[in-house]
Amino acid sequence: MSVLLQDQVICLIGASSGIGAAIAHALYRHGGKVAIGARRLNKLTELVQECTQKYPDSNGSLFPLECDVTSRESVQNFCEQTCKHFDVCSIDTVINCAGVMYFTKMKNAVMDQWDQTIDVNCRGATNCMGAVLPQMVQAKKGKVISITSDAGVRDFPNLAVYCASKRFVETLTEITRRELVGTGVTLHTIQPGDVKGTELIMKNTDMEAAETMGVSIGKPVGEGFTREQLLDPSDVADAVLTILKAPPHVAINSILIEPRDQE
Ligand SMILES: NC(=O)C1=CN([C@@H]2O[C@H](COP(=O)(O)OP(=O)(O)OC[C@H]3O[C@@H](n4cnc5c(N)ncnc54)[C@H](OP(=O)(O)O)[C@@H]3O)[C@@H](O)[C@H]2O)C=CC1
Ligand SMILES: N[C@@H](C=O)C(=O)O
Repeated sequence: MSVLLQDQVICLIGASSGIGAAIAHALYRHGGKVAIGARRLNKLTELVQECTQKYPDSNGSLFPLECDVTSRESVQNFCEQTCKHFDVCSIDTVINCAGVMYFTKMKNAVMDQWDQTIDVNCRGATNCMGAVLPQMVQAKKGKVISITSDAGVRDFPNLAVYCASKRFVETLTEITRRELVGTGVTLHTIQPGDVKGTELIMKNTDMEAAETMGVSIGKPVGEGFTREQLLDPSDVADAVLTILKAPPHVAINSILIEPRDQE
C-alpha cells in the first residue's frame, strides 16, 4: 500500500476517460484524496468502482462530481465541494486534463469545433486557475498541473486551433508561474505526444484533415495508425507522479513526453 499522496487533496478535472482516468487510478493507488470531475457523471461513478476493486488496500478516496470546465460557476462549485467534502480550506493540487481536439483544415472553417476548442482548452484553464489560486496563495502552498500537449510547443498542420489553444495554456502557465515565485504555489505542464486508446478524436468530422494526418475518424487514438508505438495513458500518469514526488525545493515545471519513435 503506497502512502505517497496520503492527506493530499487533489482536484482532477477531465477524469472520465483516457489520460484523466489513468491519472485517477495512479492518484488513488498512492493514497490521494481525489475529487474527480467531468460532464459524464456515470463514467466517473464507474471509475470509482473500477479503482476500489483494483486497489482494495488503498487508503485513498475518490469523490466523483459533475464539472463542466467551460463554466466558471461549475469549476468554482467543484473546488468548493471538494474542500467541503475533504474538510480543508485549500486544495493541494489541481490537475486539469479536460480537453478536446479536432483535426481541421483552416480553409474548411469548422468554426463550431474551433469555438469548442477555445472554450474547453483555454477558458477551462483560466477557470481552473481562477478557482484555486487565491486560496493557494493564502495557504502558501499548491500545485496546478495542466495536461497540455506536445502541440503546445510544436506546430502541427491540420491542428492550428488546437495547437494555439495548448500554446495559450503554456504561456498562461509560464507567466503565472513567474508571478507566483516565492509564494509556495507552483504551476506545471505535461506535454504528451500521441497517447493511445483515448476518446480524443472520436468526434472529429473534417475527413480531409483526418486523411491528411492518416488518422481514422470516430475511433480511439491510435487505431488505424501506421506508427505502432504510442504512449500509454499510464505513462502520462507517471509524469504527474514525478511532479508530485519532487522534493519541496524542486519544481519540475514541464515535462515533454513523447513516444520514442515519434518524429
Ligand atoms: N490522446 C493524446 O494523444 C493526447 C492527449 N492530450 C491531452 O490530454 C487531455 C485528455 O485527453 P484524452 O484522454 O486523450 O482524451 P479523452 O477524450 O479520452 O478525454 C477528455 C476528457 O476531457 C473531458 N472534457 C471534455 N470537455 C469537457 C468539459 N467541457 N468539461 C469537463 N471535462 C471535459 C472529458 O470528459 P466528459 O466528456 O465526460 O466531460 C474527458 O474526461 C486533453 O487535454 C488532450 O488535449 C495531449 C497530448 C496527447
Ligand atoms: N499528440 C498531440 C497532437 O497531435 C495531441 O494529441 O495533443
